[in-house]
Amino acid sequence: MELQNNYVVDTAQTFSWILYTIGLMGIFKKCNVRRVWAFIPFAREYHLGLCANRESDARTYARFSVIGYVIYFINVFVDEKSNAYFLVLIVYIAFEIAAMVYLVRITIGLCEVFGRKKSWAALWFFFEWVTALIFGYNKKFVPQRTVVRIKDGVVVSGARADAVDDGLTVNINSRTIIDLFKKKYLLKDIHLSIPKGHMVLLLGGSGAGKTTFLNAVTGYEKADANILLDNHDIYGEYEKLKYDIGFVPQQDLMRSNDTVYLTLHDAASLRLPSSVSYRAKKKRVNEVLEEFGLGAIRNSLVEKLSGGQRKRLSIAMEFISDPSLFILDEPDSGLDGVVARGLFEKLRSIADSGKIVVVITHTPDRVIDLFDDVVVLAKDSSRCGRLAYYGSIEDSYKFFGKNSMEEILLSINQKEEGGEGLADVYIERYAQLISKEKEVG
Ligand SMILES: Nc1ncnc2c1ncn2[C@@H]1O[C@H](COP(=O)(O)OP(=O)(O)OP(=O)(O)O)[C@@H](O)[C@H]1O
Repeated sequence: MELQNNYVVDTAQTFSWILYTIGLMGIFKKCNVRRVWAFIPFAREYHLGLCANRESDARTYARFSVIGYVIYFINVFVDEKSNAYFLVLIVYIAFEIAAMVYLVRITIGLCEVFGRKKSWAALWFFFEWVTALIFGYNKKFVPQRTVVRIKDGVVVSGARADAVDDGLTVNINSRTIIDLFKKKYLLKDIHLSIPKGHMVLLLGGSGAGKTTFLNAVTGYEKADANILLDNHDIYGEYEKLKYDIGFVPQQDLMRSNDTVYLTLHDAASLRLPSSVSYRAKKKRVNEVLEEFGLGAIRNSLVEKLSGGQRKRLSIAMEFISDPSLFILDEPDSGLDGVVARGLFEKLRSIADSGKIVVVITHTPDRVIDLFDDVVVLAKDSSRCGRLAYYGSIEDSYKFFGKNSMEEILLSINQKEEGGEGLADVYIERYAQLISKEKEVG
């Protein structure tokens, strides 16, 4: 009977160890810690401490528990009836209690990082594996900061962007590919939130990862990321949200022998739900024609349009479904200064109507007064696309100590591209800046 009871206890203990390990793996993934640490005693609690932003508590905890176990092990060889046995036992219990106090501190830190009440720490104490599974796998449990790791000499901020109710929240941990059996990072550690009504410039040299970033944001090529639009998960609710994102590619996708009206009409059929009536679709097409100044040329063939008119039509096609996020890849390519300015003024008015507009352009300085913010992407020393800056245009000049976007671009471009090769410097400076802001916040 006793043997059977022991068996039940052992099995229950093994199960709870396995479930706790699985829970820790989920937490480590969320916090940018290697999941393998979840299997290693002591080291796993230390890494849990890193997730909890309590590194020194974690170190003390690990030391006390190791000493405690060593003492326990020594006691196995001591005669149970001797005074020495009781003395060593008391020392062991003292270390265990001290370790426990630090473990409680770590779990309180974890509650803070995950934005939960401290009472959750009590749950950790009594129902360890259940709580670990909740923190690790419940999507509502999101850490407000992830663990800073130093790789390839360039600091990772790990500072998650807070979700904005009205706007776009981007938390990209990484975007990787397998190249010759080796994992290659295309993007890493990009965290930002863009409120509605903002027009944002996406700046970066050739190969910095602008297109990869936009593909990750729109869900076209998924990354290890959490992307929220008005607090809805773009990856999780892609089918529902895909028409809420308008993407205008550099190359216009339209048939040259269709009329402007037909082109928009086809776009309406594709982009509006089938529940929208024919009359309502027609009405929407006419509204958009007027909105983009295309009414007078509604019967012209696409091939006869000027560069500026084609681009307006291209944008109008995306505008049909009234998306709240508008992304444009070099909309001004090939357009002269006056026409380009007119186009950007239109984009500004779209942003002013409560949308988010994100634009890549290689000639930003001529229209920079129309933008609110800039996202600067740069290739770090391991050739991975990193965030070198995100913030207002005014503050970006101060941050880089430059007077124009062209100068900023030159400072982060590599020397062989004719730049100053300072990408790593600014990536680190920005990572430290936002980590500090997060701590103060
Ligand atoms: N699917 C992929 N497989 C392999 N490498 C890729 C893939 N997608 C992007 N890359 C690489 O990632 C890097 C960034 O590419 P990306 O097209 O995002 O840069 P970009 O900033 O848009 O450049 P440009 O301004 O020149 O268009 C490049 O080195 C590119 O070769």
